[in-house]
Amino acid sequence: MQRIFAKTLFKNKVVIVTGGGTGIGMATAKGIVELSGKVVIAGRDKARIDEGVEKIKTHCAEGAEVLGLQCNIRKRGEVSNMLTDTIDKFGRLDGLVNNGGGQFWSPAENISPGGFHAVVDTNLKGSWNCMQEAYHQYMGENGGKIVNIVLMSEMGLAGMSHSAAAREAVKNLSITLGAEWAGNNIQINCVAPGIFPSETAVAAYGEQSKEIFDKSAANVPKKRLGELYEGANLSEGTLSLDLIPQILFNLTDAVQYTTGWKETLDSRTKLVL
Ligand SMILES: CCC/C=C/C(=O)SCCNC(=O)CCNC(=O)[C@H](O)C(C)(C)COP(=O)([O-])OP(=O)([O-])OC[C@H]1O[C@@H](n2cnc3c(N)ncnc32)[C@H](O)[C@@H]1OP(=O)([O-])[O-]
Ligand SMILES: NC(=O)C1=CN([C@@H]2O[C@H](COP(=O)(O)OP(=O)(O)OC[C@H]3O[C@@H](n4cnc5c(N)ncnc54)[C@H](OP(=O)(O)O)[C@@H]3O)[C@@H](O)[C@H]2O)C=CC1
Repeated sequence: MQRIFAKTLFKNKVVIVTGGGTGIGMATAKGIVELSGKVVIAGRDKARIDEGVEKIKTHCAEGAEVLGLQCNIRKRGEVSNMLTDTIDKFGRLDGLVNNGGGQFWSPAENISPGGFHAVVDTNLKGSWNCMQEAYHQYMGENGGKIVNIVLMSEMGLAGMSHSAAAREAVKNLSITLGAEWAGNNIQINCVAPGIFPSETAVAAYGEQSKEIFDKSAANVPKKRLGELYEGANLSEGTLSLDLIPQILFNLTDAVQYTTGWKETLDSRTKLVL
């Protein structure tokens, strides 16, 4: 795939991608390794993570440095271990992509108390756990870049009330932490993918995926859904997940980001698809 970035963009950089064993996280992790970075992928399912490590190593150039870690981002102890193991292995941490997450589709009135809690716990507290632990174990002293993967839910999202609430909270948290930690040279951004029917995402929704994915294309300005490995051919107006590596290392500092956040996020989300 043609890339607009220098092959060495991430040389000597270490990035954690939660949920990096599948879908968008895997595409992001591959992008980072293809640009010479070292990547840690983490998720709950060890088999998925092991398979993900193999896929990245097979896909990328020989010598790709990938570490797979089992971690449930909802559990603070496991998040703490993920950070410790990363720093033990690579000696540094330059970036964190909070991609691990998700939800189920349901009318609000049918969501059980446990279901609401599970989604908020995963997406909001999971991202918080990773960010605060990254701050304490490395970034507070050394700086770093954080990208939170969210949803296009500014206007609410019918069928995903739990997740929309959690993701909007993540966006707000990103602004606050971006401001609080700007002096520590930490930059925090959010990326809301459009609609990407990754294999695992489609599987997660089962029968409902027809409604969620197949019928959505008609409502997208370009009349199609996102493809994980699209080229980042800016001249043709197409942006891809290369956006995530780009944002990790090339964007403005946190203060500019927080003041210009709304416009920046809106223009990006519209461009993604
Ligand atoms: C525009 C769209 C584009 C967006 C696309 C994407 O994001 S694609 C990304 C797609 N990828 C993903 O989304 C992957 C990640 N997603 C997940 O792992 C799950 O959706 C999770 C976040 C709920 C965690 O699940 P878990 O099993 O680890 O959680 P747990 O065991 O701790 O608590 C379970 C509680 O949740 C309830 N419950 C669970 N499922 C359902 C359901 N289908 N129905 C109803 N309820 C459900 C269950 O009943 C229980 O509540 P109770 O009975 O105790 O009151
Ligand atoms: N696909 C789409 O259209 C869109 C996706 N998104 C978001 O992008 C992210 C990636 O989605 P996508 O790749 O499509 O779907 P996937 O289902 O492939 O990705 C979800 C990933 O998150 C991991 N994960 C889930 N819960 C946890 C947890 N508690 N701890 C650690 N890891 C966890 C999963 O691994 P494991 O199960 O092994 O833990 C999996 O690798 C998600 O946050 C999703 O909600 C946002 C907008 C649109």
